[in-house]
Amino acid sequence: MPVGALQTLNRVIWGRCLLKAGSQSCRCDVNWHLRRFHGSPKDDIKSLRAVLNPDISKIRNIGIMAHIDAGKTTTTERMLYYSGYTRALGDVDDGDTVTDFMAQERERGITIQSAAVTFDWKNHRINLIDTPGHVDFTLEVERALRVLDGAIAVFDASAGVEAQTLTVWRQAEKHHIPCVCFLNKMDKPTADLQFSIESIRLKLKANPVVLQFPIGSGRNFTGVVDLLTNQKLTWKPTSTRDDGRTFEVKHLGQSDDPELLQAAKEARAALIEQVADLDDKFAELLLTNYGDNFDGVPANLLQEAVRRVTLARKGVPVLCGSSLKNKGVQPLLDAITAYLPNPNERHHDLVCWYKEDLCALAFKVLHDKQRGPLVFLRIYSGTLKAQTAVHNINRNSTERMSRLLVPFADQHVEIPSMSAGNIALTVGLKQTVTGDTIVSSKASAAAALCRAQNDSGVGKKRGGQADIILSGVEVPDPVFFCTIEPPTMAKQADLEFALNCLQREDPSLKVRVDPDSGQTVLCGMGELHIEVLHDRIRREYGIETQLGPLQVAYRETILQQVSTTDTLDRTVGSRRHAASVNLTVRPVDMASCEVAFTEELQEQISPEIKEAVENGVQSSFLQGPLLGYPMKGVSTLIHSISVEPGTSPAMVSACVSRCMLKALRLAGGQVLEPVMSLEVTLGEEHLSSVLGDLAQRRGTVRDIQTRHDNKVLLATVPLAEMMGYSTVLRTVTSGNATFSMELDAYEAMNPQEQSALLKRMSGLM
Ligand SMILES: Nc1nc2c(ncn2[C@@H]2O[C@H](COP(=O)(O)OP(=O)(O)OP(=O)(O)O)[C@@H](O)[C@H]2O)c(=O)[nH]1
Repeated sequence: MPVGALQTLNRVIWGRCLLKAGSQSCRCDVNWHLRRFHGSPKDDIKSLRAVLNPDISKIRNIGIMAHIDAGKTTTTERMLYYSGYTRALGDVDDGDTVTDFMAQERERGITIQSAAVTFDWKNHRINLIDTPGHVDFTLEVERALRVLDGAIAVFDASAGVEAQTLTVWRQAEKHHIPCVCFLNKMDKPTADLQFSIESIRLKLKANPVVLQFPIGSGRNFTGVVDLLTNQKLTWKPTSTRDDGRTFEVKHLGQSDDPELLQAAKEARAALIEQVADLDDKFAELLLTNYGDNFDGVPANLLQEAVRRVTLARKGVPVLCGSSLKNKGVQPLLDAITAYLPNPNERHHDLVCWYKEDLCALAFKVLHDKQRGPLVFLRIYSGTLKAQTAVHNINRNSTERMSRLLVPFADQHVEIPSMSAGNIALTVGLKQTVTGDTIVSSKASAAAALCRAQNDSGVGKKRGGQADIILSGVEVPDPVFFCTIEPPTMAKQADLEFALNCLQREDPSLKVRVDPDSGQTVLCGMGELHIEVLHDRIRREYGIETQLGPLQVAYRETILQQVSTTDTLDRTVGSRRHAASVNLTVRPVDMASCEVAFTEELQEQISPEIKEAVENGVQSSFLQGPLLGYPMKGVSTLIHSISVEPGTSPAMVSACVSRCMLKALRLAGGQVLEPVMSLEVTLGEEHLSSVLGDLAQRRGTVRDIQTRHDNKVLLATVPLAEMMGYSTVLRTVTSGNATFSMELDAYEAMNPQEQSALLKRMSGLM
């Protein structure tokens, strides 16, 4: 280890601490940082090793995901502790975890932003992202999954698969991400391995490959049996500390409980059979060398086969433990390195066109007061170097990156370069936003495009830049909105700046100005999302804003097909603009709106007029005629358009918009309201009162399931009826219920509700 490098690193780390210490508000944070990360020079050497570029086969870019409160943050904290990066165990309940570093996260005990942590485990580099479990922050999960190679799904072993697990699981499937399941909370008296495995099978439609089973249950849960190695791993409290760092590993033998031995034998045989069914290579090996003697199957062969099964996504390894009680986390870390893929084992389309050149995806932006925007990049090929210019293909702009950092939750360590497979944090990219593709230069993008188009088929299929831009992150539509006002007009500019920064960080936040009132409107994913944003504006930007009442983001559609014509004839200055259009609108069963031209018109129309017509149609979809909400499920067919010479495209768009408005009004408006799917877990004694409350909220009960001593109520409820539900549920059940909800669909409001809403919105009620 070169001494010079160590000194540089020390300077970087200490430089940052001094920088932070200069600011009064950060002082306690610095102390916390120093206490937890930098105890001795030995630790610094460890940090230095972590910041060097590791071999790509040793990198694991992993997400940790689950339903709210399953224990992701607690599990991450244990991983950081056992890997040697923290010197004390963080606790969500005490508000001192590494990954939940935002003030709101520590206060509320929940994860809001996904945090990236980098640490080493047994010669592997693990880049781990702890993602939020609350549905309001689902975009955070989506953008993390977009750049990860593997995931750990954490379950509360007493609850099995819960609502939000299903959502994140679907997200992981969409990105073809291999997963490992961790059944956490095995220390709870109601923890149930079989029940959880069945729920993985039934609800997630996954194929659980059980690698461990627990020893003891509830408070007597002491460890696990590792079915691959036939070993017993037990965590015994020592007289000095009970941090789970040391545990006993013993081969199962005749001195063990006969019941345990029998259970392990049967479970191992079942595992071997299952893996043989899923992996031909292993099946062949088994038949040739081991016949029925499953005892003789070596652990390494079985492990290799489980790895192939996991990477092919034919099965998901299942492990168990209790993060809070410090049991089972080290084997989980081993499983990450053993079963989840390295970056080379994942196929990323388009990356091949860059060969050895840099290709990276911006997947998250953080706003740092001192350093400006910090952009997280996943590097797919090539090397990223500090102090160089990079080209952003999406924005067609070249900008200079000043510094390159390794993200360690809110601590960042500076390094000179970073290679493919890694996740880096960059300083200085001012124009880059989430979803942009970053390459080394414009010439490199052109060369990649050339390769893509020369390759048979691909260039022809899509053509243009789409061939070389990595697919970005899908941003869901916001469901809630409210007005926001600064305390005085003098603060308006500060508020706009704060909102701009927050929007760059969080693409699920939309900000617009109400055309009638001129007020600024925040659109978000839920009550908690808006509440957290409000709080951040106060704490991070020092602006005490006033929020208007929270309103539901409705949509509008039409009821019938209508054809109509409109003509615009206007002289502006000395120029005459005249256009005439004939079109049909009709309701369609789809989430978006579309515009098409008759075949005949398609052949005649110039690209410029076509674009002007499309703009006119699209702008009328933005504000429906009933209440001004965006339109859904409308198809427009343009039959004819005639344009006098000299007419500007803007006038053509205006003519089409006016014709559209006429058609949409004639077609009969229908308000669509967001309906949420709701899952409430509660004691049976509270069931009737919760059901009564749901009936008043226009809820529809879909199912009532039994989970141990609890009931799980599945229902759909209009979002408009769910304001403040958490408080009501807490009161009705004396705090003994949990719920989660997510958008199910937009549904037509019934005529009475719709007319009441129209009256309310027009101030008549
Ligand atoms: N009994 C028990 N409780 C646990 C265990 N792991 C975590 N908890 C508790 O469960 C609660 C939630 O833990 P977190 O680690 O914050 O869960 P999370 O999944 O990160 O939650 P969000 O970030 O809010 O989605 C806390 O009160 C933890 O102390 C465990 O193994 N056993």
